[in-house]
Amino acid sequence: DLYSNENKDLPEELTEKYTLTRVLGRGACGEVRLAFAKGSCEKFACKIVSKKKFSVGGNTPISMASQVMGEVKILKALKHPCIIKIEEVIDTKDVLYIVLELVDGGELFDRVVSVNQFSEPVAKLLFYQMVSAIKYLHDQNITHRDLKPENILLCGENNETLVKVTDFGLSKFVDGGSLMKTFCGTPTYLAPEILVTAGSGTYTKAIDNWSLGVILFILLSGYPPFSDERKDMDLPKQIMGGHYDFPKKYWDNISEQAIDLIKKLMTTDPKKRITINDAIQHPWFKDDEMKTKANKLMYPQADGMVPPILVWLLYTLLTNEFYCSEKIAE
Ligand SMILES: COc1ccc(CNC(=O)c2ccc3nccnc3c2)cc1
Repeated sequence: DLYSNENKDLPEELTEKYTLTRVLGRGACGEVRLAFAKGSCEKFACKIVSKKKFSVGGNTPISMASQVMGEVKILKALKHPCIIKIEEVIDTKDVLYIVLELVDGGELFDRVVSVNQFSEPVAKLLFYQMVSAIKYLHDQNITHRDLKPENILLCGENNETLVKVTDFGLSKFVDGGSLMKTFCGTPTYLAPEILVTAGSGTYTKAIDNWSLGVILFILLSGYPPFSDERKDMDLPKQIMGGHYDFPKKYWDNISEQAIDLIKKLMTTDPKKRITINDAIQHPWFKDDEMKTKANKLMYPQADGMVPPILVWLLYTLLTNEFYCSEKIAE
């Protein structure tokens, strides 16, 4: 078939279980292909990550592979409704194949482009799920390091849908330290401290919070806070100096609280930047209607459940009732 030749140079371990077909997305360190499980025909996404051949920072390829597998083991253990599930990982000499649950709605990046910007209630519902996912990662002492709309997936075609964060934690292990990856893309979402220290700074969780701020800015306005179109100042300088603003033309009907949260996330000094725990407590999220919707999306099985106390009460009443009627009959 069309793909058989491409499936030829894939490892037997993979092709005996999956048929890989079209490309779904391309990242800096590989591509994502649509995969069908043989037999069940269940759909998956297979991320194909090429490992750098040379060893960086003294870790020989072997140790890198074991590091990668160690990292993957941690990621496989993660369990959160807004964090993508890893089905399995097939590690070969040069390439890593990560079989992931397939997310039908595609990337947030494409959705933002198509809707231009989200209404504030929709942006809040989507962003609250992202913050919940990153809080879960940070609580496990995992830093995502590469948060951007391309790594945020949407489960449904409508905008009020479940969000899945993907592509976390791996970057620092697969391409031999994310330094190269960090400086090969446009730094749109990159925290200033990474640019200020030219990458020699310590990667802390705070870098994720900065990236979340940039994402929220884009969700609400439809355009990025920093851009290389500016003539007077180049992109790194705009980021390091925190030179962004909220022109009335785009921000006039956005709430003060949303803008306040963006400012707290996009604080250039990482020590002064809001933490994820404080972000999830921010007044902008004090919105029961949004929280109810978010919880229904994240924990659908909880919805419509009869509270256990009621089940017990019903059971007791029924068994007593039955018991009594038997006694009366006697
Ligand atoms: C034919 O079935 C399909 C249905 C929906 C889509 C849209 N999804 C995607 O394009 C997509 C992209 C990257 C991903 N990364 C990890 C997990 N899932 C992903 C899904 C792609 C294929």
